[in-house]
Amino acid sequence: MRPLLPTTRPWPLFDTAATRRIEVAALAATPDLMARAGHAVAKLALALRRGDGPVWLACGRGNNGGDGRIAADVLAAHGIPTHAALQPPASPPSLVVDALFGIGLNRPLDAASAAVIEAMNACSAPILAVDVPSGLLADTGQPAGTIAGLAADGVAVRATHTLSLLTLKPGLFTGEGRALAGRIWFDHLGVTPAEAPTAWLSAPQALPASLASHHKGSHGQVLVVGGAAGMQGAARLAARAALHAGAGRVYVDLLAPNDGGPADAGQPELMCGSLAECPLAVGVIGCGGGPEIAARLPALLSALPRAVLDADALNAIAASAPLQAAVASRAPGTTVITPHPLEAARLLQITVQAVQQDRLAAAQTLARQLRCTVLLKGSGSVIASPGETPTVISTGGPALGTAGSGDVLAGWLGGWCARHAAMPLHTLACAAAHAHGAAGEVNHVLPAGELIAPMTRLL
Ligand SMILES: NC(=O)C1=CN([C@@H]2O[C@H](COP(=O)(O)OP(=O)(O)OC[C@H]3O[C@@H](n4cnc5c(N)ncnc54)[C@H](OP(=O)(O)O)[C@@H]3O)[C@@H](O)[C@H]2O)[C@@H](O)CC1
Ligand SMILES: Nc1ncnc2c1ncn2[C@@H]1O[C@H](COP(=O)(O)OP(=O)(O)O)[C@@H](O)[C@H]1O
Repeated sequence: MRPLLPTTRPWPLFDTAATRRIEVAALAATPDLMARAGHAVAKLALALRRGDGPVWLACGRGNNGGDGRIAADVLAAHGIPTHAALQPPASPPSLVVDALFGIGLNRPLDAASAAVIEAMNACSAPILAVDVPSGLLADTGQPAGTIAGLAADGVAVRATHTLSLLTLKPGLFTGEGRALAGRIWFDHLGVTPAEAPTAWLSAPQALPASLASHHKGSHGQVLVVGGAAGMQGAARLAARAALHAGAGRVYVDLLAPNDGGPADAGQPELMCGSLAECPLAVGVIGCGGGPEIAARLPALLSALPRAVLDADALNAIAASAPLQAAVASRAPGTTVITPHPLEAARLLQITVQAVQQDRLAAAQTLARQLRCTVLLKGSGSVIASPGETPTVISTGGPALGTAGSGDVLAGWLGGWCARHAAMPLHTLACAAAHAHGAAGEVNHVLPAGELIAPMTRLL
């Protein structure tokens, strides 16, 4: 068994309802599924155990607990001291196996369950979660919360490892799930699902290489419109990213007065331009745009063949029904919006908490409403397009949490849309978000401009 990430292939993700259907179908042919699950847990537990203490298996009353109890028997048969109970053992455990709740968690936690979870988190031993960290909702990647009146809300097991069984669940890869699941392992228990996945987990995507005869005209144009007073840096970061992603020509239309100065003194390849000069460019619109971008949007949305809408363009669209109609009436497959959760909340007119409660649903709703591709950013970015199975991005980390990293993503995506004009926006958005996340998986501070070089190396 190997950890699932980083992955070189996309993985199908199945929500709870789909997993239950798969389980029912599989049980007819494979009645010993739970035994397989328990043995898989025991095998990984043996590898993860640290020291000679007992393995503490906290087993709930459902099938997740059943997996844990079988694992306890297997470990005991191997001579490993085990403690299968809801209270911690008397001596420090060598490993905690969290088998309290899996996909059956269906309501906020009561005080007794929350206490068991807190006791597991208080152990210094590694924690192996069976299927899903207890307290985490498998479909959404959000904690189920606790019943009213309990002080600790959002309590969930902070696993060092999670062994996902039968299927991979979306909630392990987005929202809080990425932080709570630790290193993810997968055992399909010998079952190949027959049904379509709920979502895909992203992998690196090779894009077509240029032909020897290609020239700058073949590589397309990008027009970056943004950079109001004090925020020109955002537009320049996007433009630099578009250039390094391989666009043949990149123009910048700064909204702040530039007095005939260069588009970007530090990047002489970038040119000043406007919609009038490059009406066939891919637009990257809104980075550092301020409120001024609103007045530009009607012309840009009606003219540009492909557009990436970010930041203040999204705030302007959220505040204007005519602009929403203008986005929705663009030709299918020509528009990507790249909201972070707050921008998505404004567009959906809900709270940011409601967006985060179900990121897949939020992205799909926005895609339907605005009839465009949505790249909902954040930990486990989600890409949704009308008629497409959504994708959850498997890369990324907190080093990306710095001003300007979203501008780099928007610009990079614009650059790829220009260079790979024949490719669907959904595919390009997944590929760009995956590459951006991979470049951001570092353990040091990463100013946004410094993301561009590693993204280039990943090409
Ligand atoms: N069957 C098989 O062959 C296979 C099964 N597999 C394994 O089964 C797992 C799914 O098992 P599951 O459906 O029994 O659900 P599970 O997560 O154990 O919890 C259900 C229990 O929790 C309770 N409960 C829920 N919320 C609660 C709360 N807030 N506070 C308190 N209680 C709460 C709920 O109560 P009830 O709603 O019935 O009142 C019920 O008693 C899956 O994740 C995987 O590990 C796989 O290995 C594949 C093979
Ligand atoms: N913890 C994290 N894990 C994965 N990706 C992250 C994380 N924090 C931030 N990001 C990514 O960083 C980028 C931030 O974009 P955004 O919020 O628009 O910033 P800005 O507007 O300052 O450029 C997004 O691509 C987001 O997905």
